[in-house]
Amino acid sequence: MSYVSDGDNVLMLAPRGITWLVHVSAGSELHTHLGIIRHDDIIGRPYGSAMETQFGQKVYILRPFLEDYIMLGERPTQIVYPKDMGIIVARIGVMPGSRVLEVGTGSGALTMFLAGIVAPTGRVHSYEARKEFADVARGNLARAGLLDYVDLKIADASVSVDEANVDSAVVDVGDPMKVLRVVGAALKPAGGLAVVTPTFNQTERVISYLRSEGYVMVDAFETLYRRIESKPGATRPSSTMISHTTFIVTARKVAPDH
Ligand SMILES: C[S@@+](CC[C@H](N)C(=O)[O-])C[C@H]1O[C@@H](n2cnc3c(N)ncnc32)[C@H](O)[C@@H]1O
Repeated sequence: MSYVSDGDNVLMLAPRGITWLVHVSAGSELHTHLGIIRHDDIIGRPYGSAMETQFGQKVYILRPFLEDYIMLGERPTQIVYPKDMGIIVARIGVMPGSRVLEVGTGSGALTMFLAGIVAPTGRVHSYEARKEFADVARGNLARAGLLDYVDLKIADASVSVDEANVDSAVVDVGDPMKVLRVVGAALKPAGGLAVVTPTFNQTERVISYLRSEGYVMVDAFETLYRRIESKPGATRPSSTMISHTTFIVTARKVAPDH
């Protein structure tokens, strides 16, 4: 069993699935619609245990997972959703120790997921053109304890990137066609590429480009995440869902002249 220490990040789970990501700091208070929770009352409790709020509501003390940091982080930009992250990583072969080039850090949501996989020996080299978004991403990564595995650069990657021979690359920018040549040049032969393309038009342009450049295993798809509502004798899919988040194009680079 492990216990909450001063300085830990904890995930508080309240009734109806409401969650709070809390940085525990002695002397602080969490103000919620269920009443005040004193951080001093959280410190020393075992992870997985429950406590009561001021108004007698049960709240569980859990460890935050990567998905919690991603969904509860600051999000000034559109982000890649967890439902899309897993397939991206699987398709482009990201592993512990990988060197990954990411263009379009945005809020750093996908960066967090990538960093969590490449750590501790790999690196995510992530480019963001706008400082205000890079600052948010840095904060999100620091909170998740993943900043050490990310080389965050404020630069326009359509001009150039510093890296060469990266193992994998991910592009999530407004117009991917502007950066694909630079990204492709930095990717090692046989490396995996994923391009996040929210519209059909962009998807078509990206596929045509990748085919014309000789990439292989060019594939485009979307993922659908449909929740199941379970009641005895009446278990069925939820009537609401986040349907379209993005399309994803994946491919592998081959060596020149092959
Ligand atoms: C949709 S957001 C990326 C979101 C990110 N994947 C996430 O999960 O949080 C796109 C970002 O790409 C950045 N961007 C657009 N063009 C760029 C370029 N040429 N170089 C670097 N960043 C660029 C934008 O400023 C924006 O923050």
